[in-house]
Amino acid sequence: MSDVLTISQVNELNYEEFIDLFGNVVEHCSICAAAVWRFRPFRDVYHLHQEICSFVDLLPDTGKEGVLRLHPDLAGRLAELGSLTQESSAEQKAAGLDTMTPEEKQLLKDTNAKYRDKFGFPFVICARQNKKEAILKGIVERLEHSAAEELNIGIEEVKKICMLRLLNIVPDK
Ligand SMILES: NC(=O)N[C@H]1NC(=O)NC1=O
Repeated sequence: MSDVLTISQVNELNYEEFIDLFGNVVEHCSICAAAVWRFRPFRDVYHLHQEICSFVDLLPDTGKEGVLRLHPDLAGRLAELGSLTQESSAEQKAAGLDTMTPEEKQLLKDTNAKYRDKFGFPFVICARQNKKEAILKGIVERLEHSAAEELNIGIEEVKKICMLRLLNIVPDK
């Protein structure tokens, strides 16, 4: 089977195939794909996205924090070790995070650590919609927010990341 599917092909997948394909549209949260399986047939890729978003929105705050915690730091330890998921690695490259100067890298590392200390979960942003400059500016600004605001913003970013990952698998022709 090709990596790119139509929504009709998606609707014909069995559960295992569905999880294989969509298990990481929310980073390390295959429960999101497992949860929306019951809503087939999907009208289109946006319907599939909407069901995933509704599932995430219904999670208690502890669950939402968990979703954020399963995301790797941008340009963090996992990136240095080459241990990112394929999706995350491509997204971080798209933002130019693999071409940061040593100073930019250190700034992002320090700010990521401050962010995690303050909120108890990592800074999450849709890297494909932001270049490294916007990410560095964004994290400094978002450090000023409350934990409740950051939980909401982080989850909205997870939904954007999810939409782009879904469109990679089911392009909107
Ligand atoms: N921390 C963080 O934002 N990570 C993510 N962002 C993104 O676009 N892909 C990720 O893995």
